[in-house]
Amino acid sequence: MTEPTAPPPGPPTSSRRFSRRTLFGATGAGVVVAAAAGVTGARLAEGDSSSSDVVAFRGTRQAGIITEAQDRLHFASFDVITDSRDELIDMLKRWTAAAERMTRGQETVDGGAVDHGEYNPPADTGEALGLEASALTLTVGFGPGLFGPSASDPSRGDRFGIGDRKPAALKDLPGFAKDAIEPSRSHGDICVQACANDPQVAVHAIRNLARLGFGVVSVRWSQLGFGRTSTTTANQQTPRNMFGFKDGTANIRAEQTDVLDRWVWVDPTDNPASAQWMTGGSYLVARRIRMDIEPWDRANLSEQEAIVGRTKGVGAPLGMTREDDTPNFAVATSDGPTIARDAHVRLAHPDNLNGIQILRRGYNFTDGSDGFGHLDAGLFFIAYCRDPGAQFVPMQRQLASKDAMMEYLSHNGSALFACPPGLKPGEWWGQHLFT
Ligand SMILES: C=CC1=C(C)c2cc3[nH]c(cc4nc(cc5[nH]c(cc1n2)c(C)c5CCC(=O)O)C(CCC(=O)O)=C4C)c(C)c3C=C
Ligand SMILES: [Fe+2]
Repeated sequence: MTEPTAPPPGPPTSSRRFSRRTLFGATGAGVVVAAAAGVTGARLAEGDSSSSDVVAFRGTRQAGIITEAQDRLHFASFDVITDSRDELIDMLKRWTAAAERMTRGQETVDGGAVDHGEYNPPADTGEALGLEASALTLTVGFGPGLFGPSASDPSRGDRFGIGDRKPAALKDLPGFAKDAIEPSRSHGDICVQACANDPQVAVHAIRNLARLGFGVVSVRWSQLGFGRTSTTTANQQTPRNMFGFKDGTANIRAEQTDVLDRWVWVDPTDNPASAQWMTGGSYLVARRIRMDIEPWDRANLSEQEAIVGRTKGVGAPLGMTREDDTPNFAVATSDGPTIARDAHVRLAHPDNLNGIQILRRGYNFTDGSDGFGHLDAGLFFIAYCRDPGAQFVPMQRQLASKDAMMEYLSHNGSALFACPPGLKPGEWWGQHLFT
C-alpha cells in the first residue's frame, strides 16, 4: 500500500500557480539551506521575509525540541499495522521526503493537490495551499511497542527485527498515584509532533503523513494544542496556561547547552553499541492532563497562588517581586513556609529533586465540553529528557503524591517515544535504527 514520492504522469499545468510558496516552486531556487545547529539559528532567515518562517528540517538535532516553541500543535501517535519491515522502511522514506517539503512550505510533492490528473486522488490534500511554512517542525519518535513486547502490550512480537536495538530507557511509563490513563489516548508505535504558527499548517502535515502511511500505519490517537505553555529560547515571552498562570518561566533554554547535554540529549555512554542510534536524540514524554477549570475558577487568588507557588500577575516566586527572581524555599513566617510544602514549584524544583531537570514543551488544549457542562480543557504536557526513568518518573511521582495542584488535575493520556538525533543530508527518519 505505497504511494510514490515522485508525481505520477499527468499534465504539467499549474503547479507554480498553486505552489504553497513561489519561492520554493519547482526548482526550489532561492532556498537558503541552514544547518540546524539546534538553536534558534535553525530558522532560515537571510533577510528574505518569505524564508524567515522556515525552520531547517535537517541538522544535528531534530527541529521541534529546542527550536523556538511555536504557537500551535498537532501531535499524532500511530500504530504500525503491517508486519513488513520493507513496507515500514519504505513509508519512513516517503514520510521524510514529504516532511522536509512541508517544513519548507511546499506541497508533499510538486503539484500534488491539483496537477496529477483528474482521475488520480491528489497527492497533497491541498488545505495548506497559499499558506506560509509557518515555522512548521515535524519531530518523529519511536514507541516501546515498535520493538516487541512492552508493558502496555506484552503480547507484541518483534515484527521488524529491531528488538535488540531497543534502548533500556525506552519502556512504558509506570502508573502514578491518581492516574486515570485511557489506553485510547495513550502509547503508540510512532509519534509525529507537528508544531507551527498556523494551526492549518500543523493539521495539514499530520493529515498528509497519515494519508501517505495508509496500509502501513493508522492513527491511534492525536491531540491538537494551542498557546504554547513553555519557552524554549531566551528571547521568548512566558505564555500562560489554562489556570491563567505564566508557564515555562523556569524551563531549560536552548542557550543552556551544558544543561541540555546533562539533562536532554542522549550521550554515547548511555547505551551499548546496539542502541547508539539514539545518541544525540532525546526521549519525549507526553501526558494529556485535564484541568478542572470550573472548581479552579472558584478558588480565591491567594489559594491559587499558594498551589502554584508563584504570583498570578507577574509570575514571581512567592516572597519575591520579579518573574526571574530565584525562589527561596527557606523563607517562612509564623504561618509556615512562604512557598508551601505542597506548592507545585517547590516539588518540581531541582533543589527538591536531587538536581533533576527536564525540558518542557507543552500546549494548552480545549476539546469542547464534556457533556456535563464542563470544559474538557487542560495541558498537553510534553517533556524531553535524556532518561525518563531517572528524570520524569521521580518528578511525576513526587507531584502525583504531594502536589496540591493534583486536586484539580487528572492525567488521562500517557506515552513515551525515543526521538533520534537530526538527519544529515540524504538520511531518512529511522535510518540508523533500521540499518
Ligand atoms: C512531571 C513534570 C510536570 C508536570 C506533569 C507538570 C504539570 C503542570 N504544571 C503546571 C503549571 C506550572 N508548572 C510550573 C513549573 C514547573 N512544572 C514542572 C514540571 C511539571 N509540571 C517543572 C519542572 C517546573 C519548574 C519548577 C522550577 O524549577 O521552578 C509553573 C511555574 C512557572 C514555570 O516555571 O514554568 C506553573 C504555573 C500545570 C498547570 C500542570 C498540569 C496541568
Ligand atoms: Fe508544572
